[in-house]
Amino acid sequence: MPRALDGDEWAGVDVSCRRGNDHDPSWFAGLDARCEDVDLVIVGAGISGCVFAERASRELGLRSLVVDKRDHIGGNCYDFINAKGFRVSQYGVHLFHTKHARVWEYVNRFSAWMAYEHRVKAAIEREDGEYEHGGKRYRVVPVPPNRDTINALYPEANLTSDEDARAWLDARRTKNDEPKNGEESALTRAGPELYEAIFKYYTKKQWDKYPEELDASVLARIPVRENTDDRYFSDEHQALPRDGYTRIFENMIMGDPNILVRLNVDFFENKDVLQKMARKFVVFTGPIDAYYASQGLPKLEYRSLRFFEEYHEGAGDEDTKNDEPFFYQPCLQLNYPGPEVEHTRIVEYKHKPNQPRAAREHRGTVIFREYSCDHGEPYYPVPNPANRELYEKYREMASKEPGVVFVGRLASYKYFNMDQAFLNALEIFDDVMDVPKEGERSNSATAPKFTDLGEPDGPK
Ligand SMILES: O=c1ccn([C@@H]2O[C@H](COP(=O)(O)OP(=O)(O)O[C@H]3O[C@@H]([C@H](O)CO)[C@H](O)[C@H]3O)[C@@H](O)[C@H]2O)c(=O)[nH]1
Repeated sequence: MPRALDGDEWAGVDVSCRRGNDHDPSWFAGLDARCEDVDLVIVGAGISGCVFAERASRELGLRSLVVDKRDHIGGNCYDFINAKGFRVSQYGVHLFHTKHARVWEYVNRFSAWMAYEHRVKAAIEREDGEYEHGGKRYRVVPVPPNRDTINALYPEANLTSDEDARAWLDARRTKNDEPKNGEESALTRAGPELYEAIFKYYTKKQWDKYPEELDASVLARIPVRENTDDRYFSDEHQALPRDGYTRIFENMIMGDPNILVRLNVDFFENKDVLQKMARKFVVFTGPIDAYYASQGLPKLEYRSLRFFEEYHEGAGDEDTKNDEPFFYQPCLQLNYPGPEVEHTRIVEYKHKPNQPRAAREHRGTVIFREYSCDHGEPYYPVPNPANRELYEKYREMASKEPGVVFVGRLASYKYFNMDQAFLNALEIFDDVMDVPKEGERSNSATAPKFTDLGEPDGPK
């Protein structure tokens, strides 16, 4: 079975030098006297922290101090233009999608957006596969699995209609109205062949757990389709921010006299002073178990990610037929669900249309192999009964914590997508600040159309 890389195997991989943004110099000034006159102290400059700061200022005229231990804003959505001119994400690929009109309207205040539907493929090892990678041959198929996936992997199925696909799947699916775990969730929708080919080992690589050790909701993120829809998401709004994700956060909190930002500030090293600075309360968006580290409870489980970056250039005319730009792989995100390699996926950002023109026309390309591990920055809560039970103990303490509001993926220990993180922060803000609820607001009918776009550029 593949194992997560650790220790010296990561030596030489330096992601810290891959920064590209020039932030306001005052953001690095430390906790000076200007930080004392604030209503909210917000810990974390990601989605939840920036929503709170932005709303507190523009809705209520309140002053916030936003601190982050990292040297940039945007949390795990942070992206930047790298030394070769490609817009890349420091913490892995992010794709915005939402069915929530409120979220769509909100994010459109801070960015122009380009319509973009994410299409993921999976490389499944097959001796007669058409795609060669790392000395192995693969068949490249759509994920989520659909009718085309079944036909490509099992040509004898020869499915020509949605009804054919339904019959093929029905003959294999386990009947189960209430799947109790990820394995049951996948088997009841996909049957054993697709489960083995697409879900079982990818899940083991990503979580270091087999699907049966995870909540059904984890595998239920990926639908199984009888038609040939090959979009990863089916939400109404699917788009890329024209100038990258970091620009959204800059537009939310930069240049607002009510919002002070201080980077390279560790909350826990300055906890007493920061808690005293907040006239109203602290908004904590970090891991909830880190906040209560001294309480003697076991730590919650998280998964982190590691990225191996490679730059590739085409060999010449053979690889760049008709002057077409050179790509390493056929799509932005190519999953490797099998046990034959340790990485879960390879991401090639050049496929994203919000690349600056020079990147789109570049003769080279940059790819990131993604590996999951249990140490490093926490990215994913691990949804299963044991962690849920432990989280409840933390939540109980948090509900009684005076002067602190816990918000976001890590503080709520929830596997939120980006839009869910926005919505959750907006709703908690309304709740704690007693702002009128959605429905009493006037914005839900005004979801904007895509903006008329110029050329994408890099973060300011
Ligand atoms: O080929 C696959 C794919 C997935 N699984 C299993 O499903 C779990 C959830 O997958 P996914 O939702 O793709 O996981 P993740 O959150 O890492 O990535 C998605 O989110 C976007 C983006 O980050 C959102 O903004 C990204 O592009 C998406 O891929 C997975 O953990 C597996 O257990 C599988 O088995 N096989």
